[in-house]
Amino acid sequence: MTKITIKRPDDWHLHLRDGDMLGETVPATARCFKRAIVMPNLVPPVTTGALAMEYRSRITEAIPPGQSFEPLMTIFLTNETTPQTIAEAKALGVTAAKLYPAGATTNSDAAVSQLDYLQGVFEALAENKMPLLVHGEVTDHHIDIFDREKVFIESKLVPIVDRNPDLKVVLEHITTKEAAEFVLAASDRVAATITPQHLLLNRNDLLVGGVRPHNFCLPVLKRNTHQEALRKAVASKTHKIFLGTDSAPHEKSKKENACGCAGCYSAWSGIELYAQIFEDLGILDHLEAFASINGPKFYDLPINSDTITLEKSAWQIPKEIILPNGRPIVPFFAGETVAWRLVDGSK
Ligand SMILES: NC(=O)N[C@@H](CC(=O)O)C(=O)O
Ligand SMILES: [Zn+2]
Ligand SMILES: [Zn+2]
Repeated sequence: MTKITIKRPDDWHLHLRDGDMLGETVPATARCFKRAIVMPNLVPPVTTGALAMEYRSRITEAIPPGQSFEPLMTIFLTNETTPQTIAEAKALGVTAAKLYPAGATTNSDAAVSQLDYLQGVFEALAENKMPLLVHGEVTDHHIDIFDREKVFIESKLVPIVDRNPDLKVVLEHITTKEAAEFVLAASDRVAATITPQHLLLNRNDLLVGGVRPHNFCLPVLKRNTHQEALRKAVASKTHKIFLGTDSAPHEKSKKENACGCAGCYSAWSGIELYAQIFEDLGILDHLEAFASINGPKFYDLPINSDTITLEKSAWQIPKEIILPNGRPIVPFFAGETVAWRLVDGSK
């Protein structure tokens, strides 16, 4: 196959950041995706419906003329979130709520320290038909970073899912065999997103021959047996796993640093990399379901009516992109050749 046309995809896990950076991230996403679930981990975090709607307007101002893009907003759960916070957010048009264990990842210090505090909030989410989106890692100092997702699933996620039979849950950016097994075995109200980097890479790509800061993201890349399990889960053509790039830009100086930030900026190559992975797995016929159908079905949203077209034609991801503030950022897979090119993108 040398050309593929699919319904326009959506990105179900994305970081756009704020301020100047929106001038870079919004066009990069809108070139391909119609909608995106926008993560709330700004500084300070987006904790209420009112803040989410203000953030939404800043995003929509950055949409290039002639393109259509719909940000789907989320709020960040803290120890202060109440059932009323949820009802108000729903009334203002917020789509979902995000659970970060405190300290788990970029800008998550304000997050939840005791998940038990949130039982009333989980009930309010279920009542308001808002999915709970989860960064699934424990943060206990004594738990090894490579085990943090697995331990979170056993000790935190299973009880939340069991205690809240009407709550929809997305385990985001899954990285382990255990996560894939958990999601595939759970009921249809549990789903997962998966990033290009966790399908393409394993921890050797982070650590062999020198530390590769641009492959560092959280949850951290795991050993190759986990990468294989994730590829197998996607290749099973399950409807429970859908596209979420987790494109998460950090300036070059913050990645190439003695304490480098976690996150891969993949917005300029996301759909193309997924196409390449799906071709390698022999499942290009599943790309449309993964990218454009399984997500809206889970979120009870319409499937986009327009399409995008990808062509088999190699191109090179730029080594650097200059941000609106004049500083460089190194995109994910910088300098690498990608086999698929988006030829008919956003309208
Ligand atoms: N994935 C990452 O490594 N980083 C994300 C946060 C997150 O999704 O955990 C970021 O905001 O930079
Ligand atoms: Zn995360
Ligand atoms: Zn993320």
